Amino acid sequence: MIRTNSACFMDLTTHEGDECNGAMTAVDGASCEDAHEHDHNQVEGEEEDDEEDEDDDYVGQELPQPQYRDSKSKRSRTHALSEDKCGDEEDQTQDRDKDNEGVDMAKRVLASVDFAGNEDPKVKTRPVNVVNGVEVNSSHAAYVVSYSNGAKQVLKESLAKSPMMRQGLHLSLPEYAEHKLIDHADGTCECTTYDEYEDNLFENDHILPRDLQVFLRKLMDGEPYPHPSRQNLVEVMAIEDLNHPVKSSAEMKESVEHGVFAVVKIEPGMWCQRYIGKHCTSAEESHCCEKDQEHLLQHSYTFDLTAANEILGLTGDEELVVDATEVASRNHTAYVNHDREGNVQAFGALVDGLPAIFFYNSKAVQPGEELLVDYGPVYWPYMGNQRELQMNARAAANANLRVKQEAEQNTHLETRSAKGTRPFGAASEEAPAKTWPFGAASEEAPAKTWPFGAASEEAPAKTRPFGAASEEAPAKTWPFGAASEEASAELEAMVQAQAALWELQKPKGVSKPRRTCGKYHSDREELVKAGFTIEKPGKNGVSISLNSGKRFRTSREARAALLTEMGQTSSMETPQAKVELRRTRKTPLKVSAAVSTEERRESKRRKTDENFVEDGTACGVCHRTDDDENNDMLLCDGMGCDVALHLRCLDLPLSRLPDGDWHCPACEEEARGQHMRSSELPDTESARDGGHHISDCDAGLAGGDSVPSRRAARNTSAAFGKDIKAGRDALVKLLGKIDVQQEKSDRDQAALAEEKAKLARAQAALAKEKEKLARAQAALAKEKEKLARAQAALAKEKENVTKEKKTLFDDQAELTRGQEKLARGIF
Ligand SMILES: C[S@@+](CC[C@H](N)C(=O)[O-])C[C@H]1O[C@@H](n2cnc3c(N)ncnc32)[C@H](O)[C@@H]1O
Repeated sequence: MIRTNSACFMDLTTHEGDECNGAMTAVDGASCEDAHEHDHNQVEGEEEDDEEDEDDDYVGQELPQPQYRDSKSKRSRTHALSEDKCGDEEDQTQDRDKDNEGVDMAKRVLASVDFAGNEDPKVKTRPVNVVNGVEVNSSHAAYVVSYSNGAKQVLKESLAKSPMMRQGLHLSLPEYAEHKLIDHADGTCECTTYDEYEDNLFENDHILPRDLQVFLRKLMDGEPYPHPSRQNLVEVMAIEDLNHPVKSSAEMKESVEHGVFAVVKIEPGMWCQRYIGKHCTSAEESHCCEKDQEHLLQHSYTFDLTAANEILGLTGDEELVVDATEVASRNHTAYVNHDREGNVQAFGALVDGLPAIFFYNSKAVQPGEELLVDYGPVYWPYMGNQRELQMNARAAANANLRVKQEAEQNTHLETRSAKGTRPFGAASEEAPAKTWPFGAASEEAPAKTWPFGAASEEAPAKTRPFGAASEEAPAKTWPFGAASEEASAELEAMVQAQAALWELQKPKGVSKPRRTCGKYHSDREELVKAGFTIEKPGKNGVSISLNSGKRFRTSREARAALLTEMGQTSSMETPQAKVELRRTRKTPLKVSAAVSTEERRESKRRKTDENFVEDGTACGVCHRTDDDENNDMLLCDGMGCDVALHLRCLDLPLSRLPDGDWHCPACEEEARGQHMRSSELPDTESARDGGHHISDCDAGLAGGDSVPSRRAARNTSAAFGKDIKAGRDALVKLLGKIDVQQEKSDRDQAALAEEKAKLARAQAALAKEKEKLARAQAALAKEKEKLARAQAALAKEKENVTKEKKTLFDDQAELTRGQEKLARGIF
């Protein structure tokens, strides 16, 4: 059996007796950087003891290395330790009688290991990947290290009686103190090893890259191994190249051979995997190999736990091996082929006090390059017919890579011609996950990679806190989920309403010449469209009002609104449509202070006496003739005008007679018109035609014929009052319409506000989610910190216990030596 060039054995024990505070302890000189100082100090402190312990069983002994085991061999090596071990066994028996500490510790260690995994039927049926026709455990992290019953028994017994066990399984033996770590500037550290066999084959220095140290440190800090990020650095592939050493024999050309190849560039120490298989004894090993005898004549997947066996004092059939013959019990490491100058090394380690083998890449490996390990000196001789094949596997592997690349190129070309080109280089269809360097999501459970739960297919919207985008993707413009169709319509309506409101509020009709204000059309359709109600066709046109019931404070307001409304509706004007609105125009009451009240009363009496003796003057609004102190009849002072109105029937009612002249609204209007005309017409014209009303009045007075008779006055007054009422109604309606518009606008504003509120709520929810996430992260960090503290405390505790035990052990040894001396003295 050839030894591998793996040179270190490490204690990864996280249980009782872990001397270096949970850190890796160098046995064969290898240690992690962090542990180095500690170990170093400790070692220095122990130097005195070392000298005294020169007769220790293990001092100066070569540390056995892990190695592949020949399936057909039945080794019966006699270890250098065997003689000393006998003496030890006597001591152990005595110790056991006196102190069951070692047994207890062994029990504790064993209890902490899940041996049940061995019997678990799930272990056998756990899912495996078929990679190029070979089954490989789907997840390295999910493997179960199993132990045969024989292995369990052997371990129990040996751990209980082992002096190492009583020392707490710590393996930082003083005899290895000379193998110290040397830190290099390039981040590697170096330690001396015991590669004394195969002089020319191995270096004396063993490089442990810092990455590997970190990995081991993590391992000991309780992280699951292998480190998840290392899982997809390699893949198992079938060997195609017939020149590859594994294909060199006639039998093997026929067989399906595999190797492990790098997927990406792997820096030294980046890839580290435990060699997985069933832990069994050499005696049991033979049973493991009965299945495919043909194949197993050429192959052995059994790894010898040489170092652990020696430490545990196991020999012959009791020797422990890791048997990966069962396909389902393997991981990738079982497919690593052999090369003397391999880029992979193996090291033995104690994990939780139990032996294990790890592979790691000691050299950089390029993508596509094969990972190769030296199987050790014993393996090939026992494989007999394959002796000559062990050389140059790596060169052949590269040839294999070329073949594979060519094959891939061809496939790619075929695919391209079949499917058309993929412009940016598609992931290979066969193994797209392999290009993903951080571990491919399993097909069964891709959601597991999403830390917050996968969106269920039935309810994808649930993953979008603010509503899913519609298929058409309107959401693209709306960052918080697409507006529903109704919402869009609402929004649209809102925009339109807003526009309408602006339109409505825009001053209108101002551009119309003022002189057209009193003339309106009677185009029924236009009017109705504009919201007018045509109340009654009149002699001079029609009376119109607006549909809303809005009231106006003054007739001026009403008129203004009406005019505006009419102006908005149409500019059509026809003589027939002219409404006698002249009288509806309310002119402000003009009160002249020039005439006293007394004179006014006198004038009134005179007029009454002269013109209205018979049946009194009727009010133009209420048509009543009676008046009293509180509701005097007001007579127009306009020339020839007989309009009378009660003080309270005025648009703006008065409580007393105004001072000075009072003109009825018609005279006021007439006077204004007169004024307008006189300013527009030439002086002569103005003088001749100016103010028909005035002329009429004058004529009436001059002719002695009372033209503005009481009837005329009554009619005029009635028309005046009626028109005002109609105007009022119309304007009330107009304002109602405006109110409706205003309400709509209000509604739209409210909808807008609601949308804004929704947005704000969504933002708040988002902020809340973020806060929650931050809290969760903080809690996680806290937990981790707590865990780290607990681990540190535990490690310290262990260290203390270990020290105490060591002291005890030293004391006992001292005592024993004393007793021996005493005995020697006695005898
Ligand atoms: C641990 S297995 C390696 C994986 C193996 N190629 C397979 O496909 O299962 C070890 C066996 O692989 C073959 N092998 C590995 N390296 C070899 C080499 N350099 N020369 C010839 N055979 C080799 C031998 O048959 C050996 O017993």
